[in-house]
Amino acid sequence: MILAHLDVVPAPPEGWDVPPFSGEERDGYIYGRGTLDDKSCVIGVLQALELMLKRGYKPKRSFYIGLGHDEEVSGHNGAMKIVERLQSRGVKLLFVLDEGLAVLDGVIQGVKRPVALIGTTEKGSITLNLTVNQPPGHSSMPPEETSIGILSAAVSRLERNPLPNMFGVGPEASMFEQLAGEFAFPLNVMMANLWLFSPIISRVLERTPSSNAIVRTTTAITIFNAGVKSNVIPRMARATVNFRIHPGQTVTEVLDIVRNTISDERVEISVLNSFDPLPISPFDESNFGYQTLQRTIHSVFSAAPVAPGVCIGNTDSRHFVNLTDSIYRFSPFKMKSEDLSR
Ligand SMILES: CCCCCCCC/C=C\CCCCCCCC(=O)N[C@@H](CCC(N)=O)C(=O)O
Repeated sequence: MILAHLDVVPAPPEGWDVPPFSGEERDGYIYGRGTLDDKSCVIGVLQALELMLKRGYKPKRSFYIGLGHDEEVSGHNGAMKIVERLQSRGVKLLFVLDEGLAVLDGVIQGVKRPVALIGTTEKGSITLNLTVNQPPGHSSMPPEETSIGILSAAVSRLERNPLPNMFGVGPEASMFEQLAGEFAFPLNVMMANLWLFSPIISRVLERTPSSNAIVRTTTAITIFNAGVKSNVIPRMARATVNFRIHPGQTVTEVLDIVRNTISDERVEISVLNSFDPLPISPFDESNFGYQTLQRTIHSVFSAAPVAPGVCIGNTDSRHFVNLTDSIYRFSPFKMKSEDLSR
């Protein structure tokens, strides 16, 4: 089954190099809301299908194409309904291919050639609301601590105390082992001997946001709300924090660590949504899905070595775990490090 999604995230007018609805082509890139996530995959799948139909292609087996319309808000009415329908028909899938990792060009420090990473697992996620309620008042006679001050301190503690570096505990180590030959000396020796060098490598990886995201559960403060007027001390302050959970940890473990880090009973913690990291899909030589994908990548991106990786973002494919044990996340385009923020 091949998945992609039609919905996009909001496009506020500021922060764009070109208007978000222009679809303008500039310097080899098409600019527009959702071009990367995930219209390119939708169009790629539909164009391939059209071409194959025109050429009279007869597939050897049945396959499904699933285009969700609400991936960015968890896929409840898109991907989950598709899964329900397939389950009601008793369908089991050989493998699922969804958006995810890509051909990374210069993104992994020390690797010169572009490498194709197939996401064989996906990080978990937990989103929390942190709320502080304190007596409101007039700014002319402030108390020692306010709801905003207490909440800011809690949020700052979370940022200053990241969750532990888990490198070596999770599947990201397989990625570096498989890519060892792509690094120059002495990194190639270090990557091939992680049992000895993982303490050093893990420290290097945590220095950059994209590689830090694969070695630990990350903490991102995404929404902060309090106050309506400059001379009124508000009763309530609220922040939303999103953690992406490393495959070596669970929702429960992360929640325990967060409670200990905040360690202030005035900060009420409520869970908005959560799920554990996804199971690791097989990537051995006998796995049909992984090998098919690897062959196809080789045929399109000639020399790119292929390795399994951890998808740091979440995808609709996570809803398919009861239909197959083989879920792969790969978007067929090249990404350079400057593209990661696009
Ligand atoms: C050693 C360095 C390795 C660095 C690897 C970084 C490579 C980054 C390449 C691609 C990024 C992955 C993006 C995956 C697709 C994410 C789609 C998405 O945004 N999904 C939403 C879903 C939200 C939801 N409610 O389910 C999300 O994750 O927020």
